[in-house]
Amino acid sequence: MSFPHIFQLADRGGSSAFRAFSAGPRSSILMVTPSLSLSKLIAMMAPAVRIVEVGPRDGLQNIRDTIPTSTKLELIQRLHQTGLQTIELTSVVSPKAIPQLADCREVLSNTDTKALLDDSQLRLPVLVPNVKGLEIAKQHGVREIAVFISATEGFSKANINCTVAQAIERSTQLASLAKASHIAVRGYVSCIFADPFDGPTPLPAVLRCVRALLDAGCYEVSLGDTLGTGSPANVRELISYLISNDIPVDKLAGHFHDTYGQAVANVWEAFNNGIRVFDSSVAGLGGCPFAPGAKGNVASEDLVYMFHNAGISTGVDLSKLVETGHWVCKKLGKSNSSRAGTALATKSPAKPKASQLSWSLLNETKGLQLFRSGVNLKIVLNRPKNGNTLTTTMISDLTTAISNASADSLVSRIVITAKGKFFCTGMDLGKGSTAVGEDSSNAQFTRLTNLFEVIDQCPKVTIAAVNGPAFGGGVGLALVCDLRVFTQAANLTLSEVKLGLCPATISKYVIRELGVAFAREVMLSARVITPVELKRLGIVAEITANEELERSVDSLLVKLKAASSDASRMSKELVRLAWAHGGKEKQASGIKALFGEMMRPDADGAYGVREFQAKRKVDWDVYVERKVKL
Ligand SMILES: CC(C)(COP(=O)([O-])OP(=O)([O-])OC[C@H]1O[C@@H](n2cnc3c(N)ncnc32)[C@H](O)[C@@H]1OP(=O)([O-])[O-])[C@@H](O)C(=O)NCCC(=O)NCCSC(=O)C[C@@](C)(O)CC(=O)[O-]
Repeated sequence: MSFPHIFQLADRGGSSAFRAFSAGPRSSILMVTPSLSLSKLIAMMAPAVRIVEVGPRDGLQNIRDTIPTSTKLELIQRLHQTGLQTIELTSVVSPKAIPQLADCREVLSNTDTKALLDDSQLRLPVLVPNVKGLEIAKQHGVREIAVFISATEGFSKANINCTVAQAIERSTQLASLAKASHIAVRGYVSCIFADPFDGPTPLPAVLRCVRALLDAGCYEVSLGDTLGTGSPANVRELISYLISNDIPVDKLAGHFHDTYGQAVANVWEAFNNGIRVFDSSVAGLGGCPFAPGAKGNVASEDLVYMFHNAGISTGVDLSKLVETGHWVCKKLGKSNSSRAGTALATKSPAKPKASQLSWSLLNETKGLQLFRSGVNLKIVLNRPKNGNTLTTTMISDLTTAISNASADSLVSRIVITAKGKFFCTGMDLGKGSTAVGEDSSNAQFTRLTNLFEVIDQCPKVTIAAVNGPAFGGGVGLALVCDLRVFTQAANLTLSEVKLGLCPATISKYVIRELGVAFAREVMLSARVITPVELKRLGIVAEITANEELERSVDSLLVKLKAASSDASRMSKELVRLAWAHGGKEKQASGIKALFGEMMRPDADGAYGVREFQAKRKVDWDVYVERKVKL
């Protein structure tokens, strides 16, 4: 293991200092400046502990009620959004053996799952029991599989109907086939402390399995206390035994169940004995069919809470994880087995929190509402019954609102959002609309071109807060803005070709934002582009829960107070110059002019640099309001 990962408060000559030492067995001690707060330090560090989230597989496989595939897919996405980098997606097993995971192919072929599978930063193992499972995993682009054996004969027979020796042989064959296809292999050894049929597990039985899996090419072996009978003394004894028998501790992971309430203590003990990878499941989902009443896996929330409190980073956002645990329990109709999750959810309920900004209604027209909060303007498309389609009146009102705001020195940012199920379903195609037909073609072209141009040329920061699906011109509206926040329900469809039309006026912005090849693909296929895809491409700044959009946009607006409105305008201009005149004289002269502008003694830069030197933070919203009033 590398480099300083763990921080402890140490008393040094009466003052508090942070002691940092390596996560690995070869500990080294570093002193870290006491002026940094512990939480800042943790946030800055690469995770010291890797959490392998097994909820979507181990957690769900023992639940009797049918779980809709959509719930599993959303669970995976939510877990990913917490920052978890390793998530066991599913298991490619016989539907007869594990009916709950019979939809594994659907899970793996889903577009959003595929987007995750394509991300080389993530580890997304899929459990496979045999060659057929491996083939299916391969067909779906899986880059990592997990193989499993039991340390004990009784459980091996009952679980996979073979002896331990046969299971080792099977796993070795699977690992060799997987590695030949450049697929990574993780190993599980179950029943490390006890077997429901055979009783306590002898230490050499575990050693035999761990060694066999490592010899087979597993990059890591997870030690599974399947029944949850072990306690810290057993953990210490087993790890010491394995290490003394030449098993490298950095090849081991811990997988503890909570039947006897020992799981968190076991993880801590394993950590103190050198293990840095732990399997867990959100809300403590899971169980063991051979241990009636057995609790599930140790809850991910409990681990993250424990590690973060000890100053050990996991890379996971605890509050998002707690929300996910709360959400999945509600979906499954189960109580939450995470103690930290339950406590934290009670402290800050998952219900939408109040917006941080207070907005007052400025104006209302037939299809638009205008709100204001300080230097922020919010434009709400308000024809939800018609999918917020762009009628002639709406286009005209929207163009006017943006033009006015562009000229208003008291406006720094403009949010465009909508009411109802859809963000905007594009050009008005309704009966009696003037959209299609030769006579109106020129007028409609001019209207649409003006609208998008006015937004694109707007000197203020524009933010699309996309509340739901957008089609055609609605996609243009989202993509012409500077920044985008999407709900999980939002998506984009360039549906024009289905109607015999093409995304003409919006193409300028669609292609600029999406890139040529991707834009072509989505224009020609008219398929739904999911928020996860857009986030991965850097097109969406944030994806929020559906009910959290307003709050997230408010938070973003508050964060943007740290950016000068004038400097933002100049930055937008730099991007525009690069896009329109990259490498040409116009770009070079534009950059020169902007440089001169930012260095003027009356420019925001002069004030910002002075405040920086005085070690004061600037609230640029206050600055704008003060400057305009002067
Ligand atoms: C959105 C779904 C999937 C909802 O499908 P749904 O959930 O089944 O609901 P719905 O179809 O009942 O829609 C709800 C209401 O919204 C209306 N509606 C919805 N969209 C429009 C529209 N564009 N124009 C006029 N009305 C629209 C729709 O007619 C209906 O009104 P109701 O019948 O209840 O009175 C479906 O209605 C649909 O497929 N709509 C068409 C979406 C579309 O393809 N938009 C692209 C328009 S072309 C365009 O924008 C061209 C442009 C601007 O890109 C050209 C350029 O760039 O230059």
